[in-house]
Amino acid sequence: MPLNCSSLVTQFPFIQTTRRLLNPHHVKFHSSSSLFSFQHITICNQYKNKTSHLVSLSKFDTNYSVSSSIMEEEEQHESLTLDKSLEAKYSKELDVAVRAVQMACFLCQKVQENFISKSNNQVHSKDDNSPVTVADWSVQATVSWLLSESFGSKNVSIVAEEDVQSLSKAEAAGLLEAVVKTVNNCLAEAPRFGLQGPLIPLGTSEVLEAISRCNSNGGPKGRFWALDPVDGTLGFVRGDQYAVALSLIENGEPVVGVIGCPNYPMRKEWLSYHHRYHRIISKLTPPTSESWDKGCVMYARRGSGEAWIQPLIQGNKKLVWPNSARPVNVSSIENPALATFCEPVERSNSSHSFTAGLAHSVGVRKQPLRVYSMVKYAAIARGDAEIFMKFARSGYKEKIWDHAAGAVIIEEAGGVVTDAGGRPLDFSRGIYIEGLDRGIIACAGAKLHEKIIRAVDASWDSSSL
Ligand SMILES: Nc1ncnc2c1ncn2[C@@H]1O[C@H](COP(=O)(O)O)[C@@H](OP(=O)(O)O)[C@H]1O
Ligand SMILES: [Mg+2]
Repeated sequence: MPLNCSSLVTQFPFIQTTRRLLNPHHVKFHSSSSLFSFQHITICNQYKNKTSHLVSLSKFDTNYSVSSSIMEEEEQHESLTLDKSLEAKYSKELDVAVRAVQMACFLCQKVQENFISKSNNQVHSKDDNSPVTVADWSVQATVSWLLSESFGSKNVSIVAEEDVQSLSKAEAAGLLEAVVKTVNNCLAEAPRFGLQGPLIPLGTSEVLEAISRCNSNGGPKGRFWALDPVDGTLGFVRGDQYAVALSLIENGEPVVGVIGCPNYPMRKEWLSYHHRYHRIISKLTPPTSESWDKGCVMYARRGSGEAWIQPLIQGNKKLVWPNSARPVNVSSIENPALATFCEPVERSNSSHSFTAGLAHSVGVRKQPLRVYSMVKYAAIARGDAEIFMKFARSGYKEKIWDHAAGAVIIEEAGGVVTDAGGRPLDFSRGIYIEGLDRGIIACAGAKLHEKIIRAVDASWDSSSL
């Protein structure tokens, strides 16, 4: 949540030692702090209505040992250069990622329409019994192919949810054929999204190659992409909320996050409506050419202090960057009685009874907003909800692709994302978020976050988790 200079100085005493700080009126601080650790502070220079990034202080602990020093006024020129280089650093990655996610959403919408209109058997089970569809493999192949084409396959390393084993079996020939067709139909539209498609349609082996190329195991060094081709597959097959999530992780830290939410309603109250009702309403009041009723991509670049939303492109329109993008900010609500908390729909994915107890104990009065997928992160970033909590059963290991994109977007929108011990999520240890303390908590602001963390500590021992 943006803080003014004086409240930041009160909260973070070390700031006082840097007396040559920029004029407070020209300085805006974004802080994502927790009781126990601070993950990121971005200092921006607000001048002539333009916010330019000066410096990021990341990962410092309660002893206030900062990892990089604060810029001084006389160094402004230099710091603006830093801003430019930071902006330049991930701009191509962000641009390609947003376009690829727009395409992936277009693909998913087509497949989901098909699911809704035909009640045929298109849902398959993975070894862990979780559902997977043509869309999961097709998005993975499409995004993998687009990233490799844009950056060169040697430079692209991807961690993603799906593998090709079940798709390569003899009995899956029909499914594989459907995936190849879906991928080619989507890639044929690439120029509309400002990307280049293949000169001739991809063959089966190329599609399988693109899927299986996503075999990186992540880790603490270098760059890799984390992709969840269809997050919330259950929501997807039910015609409800789902997301396409892509993030670039560098040296263990997500630096770019993009979430495509094809069914995200522009009116926040529709998030809690049943999806069938929403579909009827959409038919009764179709969007005008100037507005969109649902479907967006949210994105952010680490350290920019900004997160953005743009609509999905409609019909046969072309994506013209930045495609009516506008900034999003977390909600300013700090009073739990006014706050909305969101959580997974499936009680098998998070304990509804434990979160209900936490919500009650901190004074949250509203009913929980139960939404599939990383759309919950989007809801916090956009200010449509204030708290997200997830407490999986003991033994379940959270995967990086389910959280990385959402974490960077919420943090840049001004919010806080940590585990239930108040520590930043660790994306540097492979495909799982290792060392996660009990659960995940994302909040619009530090005050709400601290209250929830305290409530977890107070009630954990008596819980059955
Ligand atoms: N037993 C479990 N506990 C917690 N999370 C689980 C789970 N089984 C699956 N998930 C994760 O929860 C995600 C769905 O999130 P949500 O419950 O918030 O809608 C799934 O993403 P996929 O649908 O991409 O597999 C999966 O990664
Ligand atoms: Mg997922």
